[in-house]
Amino acid sequence: MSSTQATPSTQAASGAQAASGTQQAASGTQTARLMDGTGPARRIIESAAATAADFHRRTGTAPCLATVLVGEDLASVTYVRMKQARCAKAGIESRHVALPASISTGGLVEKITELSEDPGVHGILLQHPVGPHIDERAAFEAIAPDKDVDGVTMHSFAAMSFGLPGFVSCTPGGIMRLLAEYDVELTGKHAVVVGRSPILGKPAGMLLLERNATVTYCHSRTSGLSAIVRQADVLVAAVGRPRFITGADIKPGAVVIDAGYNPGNVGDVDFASAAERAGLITPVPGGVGPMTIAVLLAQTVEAAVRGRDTA
Ligand SMILES: Nc1nc(=O)c2c([nH]1)NC[C@@H]1CN(c3ccc(C(=O)N[C@@H](CCC(=O)O)C(=O)O)cc3)C=[N+]21
Repeated sequence: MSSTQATPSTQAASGAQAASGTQQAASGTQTARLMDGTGPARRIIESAAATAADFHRRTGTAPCLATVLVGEDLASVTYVRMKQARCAKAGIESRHVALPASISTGGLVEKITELSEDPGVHGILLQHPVGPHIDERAAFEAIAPDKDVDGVTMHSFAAMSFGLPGFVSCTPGGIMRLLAEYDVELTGKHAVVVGRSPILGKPAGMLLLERNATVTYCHSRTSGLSAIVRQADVLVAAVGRPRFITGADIKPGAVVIDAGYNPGNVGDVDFASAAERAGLITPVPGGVGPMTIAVLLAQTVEAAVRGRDTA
């Protein structure tokens, strides 16, 4: 997709840029520059692959990610397969654990605890969601912090929130790397996060706060949502509702991050209308998604290296 205007990303989130965005929006053209995630993701994965190869040479084994899937939800099966395929290409071994949808919380915790104690496993990913009868938090907490390459444990969340070293949630981590890639200034900016899920919206807001953004969380029960979204210099859409946010609610020149993954590769942002007002916008597919997987792979390799070096 081509953009009609090459807005320097450093200016995209500034108020000074807003006026020209408004004018071009009126003509019905896309003014936003595209924030491509595929190129940066490829570079992150190449770097992880080089480190994985080095690890393999030194230790005789590849970094290993255990993927845990409960049930056979088609979308989840597809995502997990995609992650495994990327791992294979990067020289990361994956060990798949498929569990029946009927498994109990206790059974799942037991399985994850085994993986946490298995020295051959460096990272663990429990695919979300796990089904309503399972206590997902309890299952996540069975992941050893040093194997939490998906950044889903309380330990990781706290480290993330305090700006301490540790593993970040993959999608929020991918968003931050994408913002850095496009030189988006965050200090003093109003970042609005729509969505507050434990591994997406909530940690995304904490990471933005760490970078000195002024963060507002919105969610399904927020009243006057549009008025708040319209104030966003940086908008992170993570509600899981297809095309929930439209151009009418985008502040001209804003940086729009679509972290939605709805069936059919549809994001939470109505791309066509939002791109008429945004300064920078992520596409779906090809934006946040590839960055999520890249961060997962990079953190898996990091876990392997760290485990080895501290053994
Ligand atoms: N514990 C856990 N961690 C997760 O990180 C996690 C999860 N559970 N559950 C499901 C969501 C979803 N998710 C995506 C990752 C990559 C793409 C992605 O790469 N999408 C491609 C398109 C996909 C395609 O080509 O079919 C893209 O946006 O370009 C999408 C969605 C991770 N999730």
